[in-house]
Amino acid sequence: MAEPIVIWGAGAIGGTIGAYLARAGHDVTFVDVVPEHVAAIEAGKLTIEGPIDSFTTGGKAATPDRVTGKHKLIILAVKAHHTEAATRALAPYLADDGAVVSCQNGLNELVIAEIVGRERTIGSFVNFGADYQEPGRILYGVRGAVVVGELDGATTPRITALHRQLRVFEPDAVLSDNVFGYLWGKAAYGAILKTSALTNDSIADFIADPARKALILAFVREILSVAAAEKARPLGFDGFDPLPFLGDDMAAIDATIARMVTYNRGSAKTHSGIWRDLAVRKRQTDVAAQLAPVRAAAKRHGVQTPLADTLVELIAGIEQGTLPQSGALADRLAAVIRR
Ligand SMILES: NC(=O)C1=CN([C@@H]2O[C@H](COP(=O)(O)OP(=O)(O)OC[C@H]3O[C@@H](n4cnc5c(N)ncnc54)[C@H](OP(=O)(O)O)[C@@H]3O)[C@@H](O)[C@H]2O)C=CC1
Ligand SMILES: CC(C)(CO)C(=O)C(=O)O
Repeated sequence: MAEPIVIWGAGAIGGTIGAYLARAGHDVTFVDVVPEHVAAIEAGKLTIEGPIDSFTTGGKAATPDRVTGKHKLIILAVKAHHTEAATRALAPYLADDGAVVSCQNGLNELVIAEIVGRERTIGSFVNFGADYQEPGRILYGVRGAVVVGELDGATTPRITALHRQLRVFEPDAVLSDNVFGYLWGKAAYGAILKTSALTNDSIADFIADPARKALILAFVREILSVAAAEKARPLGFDGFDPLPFLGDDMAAIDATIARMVTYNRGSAKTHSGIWRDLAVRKRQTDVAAQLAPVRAAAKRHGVQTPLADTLVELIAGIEQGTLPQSGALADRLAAVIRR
């Protein structure tokens, strides 16, 4: 019998994974701070829509103040700037032999492990695309990589069981002994996604624009230089391959760029979650929080991150309403390369 699962943060990512598990009859409890969304799930009105699937399900759901009991498996799917608060809130409900699984962007596992302990933290990497539309409605825009792994790469009974369970959602889910490799890979690819959010271009259009190539190259390389200093082994997924960016083979770089464009053109989620927070939801993004552990690692190793540093400033300007999202902001970021 599969382990009961708590989904903490039941938006685009948590809501989609949880909906598949609930539909398959797994014991799922959805926890979210949005009361209307929680009410919709409890009422059996959680709808997944879009090109991949279309169904409505529901299940047990609660706001964090209504959670009870001790739980062995909690999937955390909040944005990175909410990781610390959410982990502190869930900690009293995590069983002594339980674990938190971070289905997030960023190196959130490091923050979670600080709070609940490394042995109660499981690594995960997700790259499928989804958008929370309104309470009870989630767009599942594109299938993408789903990976789980113990932080030390071990093959344990709990990770094998979790992998089996996640394949209910994504049949191609991977069990990896290098989950941090995927997370560093996503940090490098994520630099492109974050930069695209300075503009109003779709992800695919941004990556395909020859005028953006130098910036993409420099930013991916900047993140990979921090990964190298950390002795991480970044991995690729969904068209993105970090390896060519480490060399000068332009044909190989162009080939991975072309594959990224093709992958993103096939997505009904045309823009990044960060773009959506800025342009649609008009709220703070998790750009600074996602880049915080990367910049901290860089500092420890004496590696310069001028692009990450400037990107954080530019995104803060958009958040505060002092800078408009525009191609000119990406040009401003690119000017850093020439300094
Ligand atoms: N969406 C996507 O396609 C992808 C997202 N990711 C990553 O997945 C993670 C989740 O993103 P996503 O699902 O898009 O985000 P969403 O905003 O759609 O969902 C997160 C949900 O968690 C809620 N929440 C915030 N704080 C808490 C808390 N303390 N306790 C419980 N719930 C809380 C949010 O409420 P509120 O909105 O009020 O803050 C929201 O409903 C992020 O790290 C993101 O970068 C990774 C790959 C793809
Ligand atoms: C674009 C996507 C879905 C990755 O493909 C993403 O990670 C995001 O929106 O933050």
